Amino acid sequence: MNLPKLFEEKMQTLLGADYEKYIQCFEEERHYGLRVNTNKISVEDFLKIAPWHLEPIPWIHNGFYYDGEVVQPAKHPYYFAGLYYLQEPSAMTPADRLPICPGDKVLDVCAAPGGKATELGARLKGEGLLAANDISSSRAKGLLKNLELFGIGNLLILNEEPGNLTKIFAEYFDKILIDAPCSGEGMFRKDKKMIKAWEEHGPSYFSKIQKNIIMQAASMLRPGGMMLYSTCTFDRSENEQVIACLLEQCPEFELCEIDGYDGFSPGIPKGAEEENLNLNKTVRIFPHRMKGEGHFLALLKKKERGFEDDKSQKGHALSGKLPEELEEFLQLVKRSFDRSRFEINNGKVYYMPTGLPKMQKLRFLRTGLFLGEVKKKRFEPSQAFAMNLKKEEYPFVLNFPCTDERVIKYLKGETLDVSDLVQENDKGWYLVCVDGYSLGFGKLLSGMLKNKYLPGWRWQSSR
Ligand SMILES: C[S@@+](CC[C@H](N)C(=O)[O-])C[C@H]1O[C@@H](n2cnc3c(N)ncnc32)[C@H](O)[C@@H]1O
Repeated sequence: MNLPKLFEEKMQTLLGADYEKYIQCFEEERHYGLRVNTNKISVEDFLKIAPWHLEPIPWIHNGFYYDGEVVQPAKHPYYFAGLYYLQEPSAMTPADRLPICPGDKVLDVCAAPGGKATELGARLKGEGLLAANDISSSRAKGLLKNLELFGIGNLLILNEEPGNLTKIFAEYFDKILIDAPCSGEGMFRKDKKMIKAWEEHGPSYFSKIQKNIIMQAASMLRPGGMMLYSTCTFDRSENEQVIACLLEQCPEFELCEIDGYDGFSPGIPKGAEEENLNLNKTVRIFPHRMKGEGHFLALLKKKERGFEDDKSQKGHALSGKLPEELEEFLQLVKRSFDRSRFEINNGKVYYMPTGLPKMQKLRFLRTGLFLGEVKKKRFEPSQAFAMNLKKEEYPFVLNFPCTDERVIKYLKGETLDVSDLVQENDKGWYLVCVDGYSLGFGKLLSGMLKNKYLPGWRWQSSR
């Protein structure tokens, strides 16, 4: 492996006697990880149906290693059912160590493509709010897809420079994740292109951006709230020094212990000032100490300010009657909907999270769960709604075993002959499932299922 000279010298200083072990890692295979979506399936149940050999990732309760040289979990119907996310093992750590409770208002500031946001959303269990932001509009589209695939409905997907969020969301969130853009030194083994990118934009370029983002995020955290900062790089200027900068400018923040694991290394403070900031509570993941590529994590708490009024603006109640065709569909669904949370724009129906402030002038891709569209006297349920529904919540289900060839045909967008599974006169919207987990909708007539799987999500033969 040809590493930049400057990088090698820096790592020698940082790691001292461990440097040789670190360099040897480049001769070893990378590690592939899969994280179970516990919002859809328990780890125990997933292990009963998983068709590949999986090894537990010891510090992540729902994370597993798989042999990426032999199997392709992205090419399996369970992937399309949103049962898991494929993620480098050390990258699973930040969302895992930010303590999320159902009902929290959570912000992921740099969220695309959603590796961490999908876990944060799963932990909310459908309660509270996940606001997932990314500055890049193309990457934010991928983020939307991944969150909808995971079945997460209590959503706000933003595409903003974080500075534009600070006024609207001042001290609004209970938990914030900043998985900052960085020079990516921890990705060199996994992706050689990162070395070239590092030569163009190195640590000093990113350090300024990171200091800005962390200060902006800090202002959106409520007193008593918690914030986790992470990068996938090793340079101190993007890690400990960013945290030192926050602690110096915002004394209301303090570092917290992160749930430990043998392979974790403590942060690396330099000099008396940094020593005094408890930076050894931050965590470093090095590839020569555990089976993960490399990360930095700092968990922070904003101190309480004593008694506080709840300043979050309550959402404005959206009253009024719902269109009949929507009402008819919702009556089939075994779930209690809060009438005040529906919003309809140009026929598109959304089920909104509660307690959102007014968000004029912000660029966003999605607020709430997109339920579907009211079109000329009919309601068409959406792909996102299908992914959010559990099989037990809808009465008309076509549940195929994974081995039925119609599963792949459905994912490819083909019409299905299901006359063996239904009565001749059965008709209407059916939820298509694989082994009990929803994939999408189809419309039944005379034993044939018209395919309503979202065209942009279809199974590509070349995948
Ligand atoms: C490390 S990646 C995030 C990965 C993501 N958290 C995940 O787990 O899938 C950093 C992201 O920050 C975004 N970004 C870059 N500059 C930004 C900024 N100033 N504000 C917000 N996001 C930014 C990039 O578009 C990129 O998607």
